[in-house]
Amino acid sequence: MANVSHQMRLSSTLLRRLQQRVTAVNSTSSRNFTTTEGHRPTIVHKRSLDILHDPWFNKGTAFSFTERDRLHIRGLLPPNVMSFEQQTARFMADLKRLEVQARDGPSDPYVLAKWRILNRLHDRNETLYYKVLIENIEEYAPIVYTPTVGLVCQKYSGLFRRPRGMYFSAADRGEMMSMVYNWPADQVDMIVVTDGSRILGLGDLGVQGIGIAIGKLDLYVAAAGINPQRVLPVMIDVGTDNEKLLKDPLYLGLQERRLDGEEYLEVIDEFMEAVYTRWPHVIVQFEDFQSKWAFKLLQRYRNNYRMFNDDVQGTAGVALAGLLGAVRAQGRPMIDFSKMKIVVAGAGSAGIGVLNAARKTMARMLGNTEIAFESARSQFWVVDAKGLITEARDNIDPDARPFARKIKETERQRLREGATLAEVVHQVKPDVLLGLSAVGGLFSKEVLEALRHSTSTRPAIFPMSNPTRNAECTPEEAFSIVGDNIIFASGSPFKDVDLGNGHVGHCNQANNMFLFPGIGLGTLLSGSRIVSDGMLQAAAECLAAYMTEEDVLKGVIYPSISRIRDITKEVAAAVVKEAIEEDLAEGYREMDSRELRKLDEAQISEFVEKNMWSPDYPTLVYKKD
Ligand SMILES: NC(=O)C1=CN([C@@H]2O[C@H](COP(=O)(O)OP(=O)(O)OC[C@H]3O[C@@H](n4cnc5c(N)ncnc54)[C@H](O)[C@@H]3O)[C@@H](O)[C@H]2O)C=CC1
Ligand SMILES: CC(=O)C(=O)O
Ligand SMILES: [Mg+2]
Repeated sequence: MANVSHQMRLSSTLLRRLQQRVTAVNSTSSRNFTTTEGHRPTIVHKRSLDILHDPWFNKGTAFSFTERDRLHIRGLLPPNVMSFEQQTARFMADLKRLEVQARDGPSDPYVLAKWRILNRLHDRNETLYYKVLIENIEEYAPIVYTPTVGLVCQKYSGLFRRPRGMYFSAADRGEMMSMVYNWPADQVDMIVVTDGSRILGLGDLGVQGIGIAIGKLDLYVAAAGINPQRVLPVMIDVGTDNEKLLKDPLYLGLQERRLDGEEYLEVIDEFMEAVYTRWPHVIVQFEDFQSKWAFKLLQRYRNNYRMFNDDVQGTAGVALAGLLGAVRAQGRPMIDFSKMKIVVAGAGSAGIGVLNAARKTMARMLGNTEIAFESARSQFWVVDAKGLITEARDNIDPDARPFARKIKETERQRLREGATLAEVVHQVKPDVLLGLSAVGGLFSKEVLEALRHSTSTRPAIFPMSNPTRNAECTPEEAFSIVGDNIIFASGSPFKDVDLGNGHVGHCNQANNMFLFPGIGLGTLLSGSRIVSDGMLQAAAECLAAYMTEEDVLKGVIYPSISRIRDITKEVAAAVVKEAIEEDLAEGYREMDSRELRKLDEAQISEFVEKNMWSPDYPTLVYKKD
């Protein structure tokens, strides 16, 4: 009897195993893999992204490092390996969060839901995704870009589903040169890279900052017509100093403190060497690096690589175009820019970038001499977290030092080191108040009331910090307190303000999105080896000249986002032209440097337009491996 029951048990086990085998063999024919019984591994006949994109085999963040190496997916996923339980918890936490948010009010869950739907389309069908984005750019740019992209980055560990872009982490040191070949595309034109240390005005978001690189590249495709198969978002995870993320069991990045000093530089150097070895012509846009590194990395690489820093250089150009627009809007000649009194709140990568560009432009207008450069300095008052920056400050940041007010000047103006923003505005009565502080509401009632005494006939208020909650003031506050006759431009989009009696207070968007896509496209098509100051200046001047006199007099100093593809084309053409003039252009594909030099302005524009990708379905033809 005992033997019989043992035999029965055995046979039922055998039957189950046979059934498994049949299932495996059936699956083999349709799914191109073979499975063997028991604990033996499942054999798959694909690697790299094909594995991650196949819902049958994908384990997402649960792939162990040996599996990642074996399957050529190291670097294609965030570096923290999650257990099955953690993955489940992460999914449930995300679901619960949506429920909680829905009780708080409609706005956040609503925009996140929109982002998710768009993101899913992006995962399924890129061509359709970009068609939708381009045709509805006004509605969807605020979802894939600022402000919603900020919220997405904050919640990325919960929102992450399918991989997009590459992750290079401190744990990948020594491996990057080979990892870079895990990316499936043989050609990459544009990389946007971040280390997540200062995402918009939201601070250190660690690995979750990848969202901003993805959002910026969405604009590269939608606005500049860069082929979506040739863009690569990159996150360099060197740890995080965000205490919350360090303790969060569901965080997807390295849970260790940020690397600093030489160790940090070695990681970034290794990344740069790796990507330029595989794609020698790629353009790398540095995005949302904390100021401490933004300037150093820019100086380190800009003469040897095709790279630029969007926050320092793109923002500078956009702000400069707006400042020139503000002069025009007063009906004054452009030369009067050099007489403008400008108060800047925020002396980080963005603020200092703007100050340097504005000062150089003023100096150029005044004859481009050393005296002109020195005298332009006195047009700026810079206020940071410690108040007005003067030469009396200890340990002054070297990048801010050139803008420190002289002691004698401050005494004359009854100001002092550390004076508050309200005191500075009250005493200076500036033409322009520009915010790149990341402090929402910094332009308080007191500050805006002080601006009512501006000596300008049309004061300009630029709360440029992102996302919306970090804007230094709202347009309603600005128009209602300072007056109807102001020029208003914010970093994130706001709706125009109804001023009554049929009048509208126009809200411009002063965002580097009006420049970086054109700078990237122009650099690509010119084949310039570097992104020169002249190319950046040409881009800014092109944007400054884009609006008609009629628009500008109405307070419209930046284009509407619905025209972003057109302005990007113009900016790119201006960049190409400048690269040719500076003898930097080496050409693009069949348009070599000699051919480029033969083009007139209209032909350059045509050349740019012809090379902009548009979302159309190509005819597909199958060819066996
Ligand atoms: N509209 C646009 O195109 C762009 C906007 N930005 C925004 O600019 C902001 C700043 O960016 P970064 O310069 O890179 O940041 P950062 O962190 O390097 O600099 C912030 C600066 O603000 C100062 N600050 C802090 N509290 C202040 C206060 N109460 N009063 C005056 N100043 C204060 C800090 O001392 C620091 O100098 C962010 O919100 C970012 O989103 C940045 C780039 C482009
Ligand atoms: C717009 C942008 O680059 C920023 O806020 O950092
Ligand atoms: Mg940025």
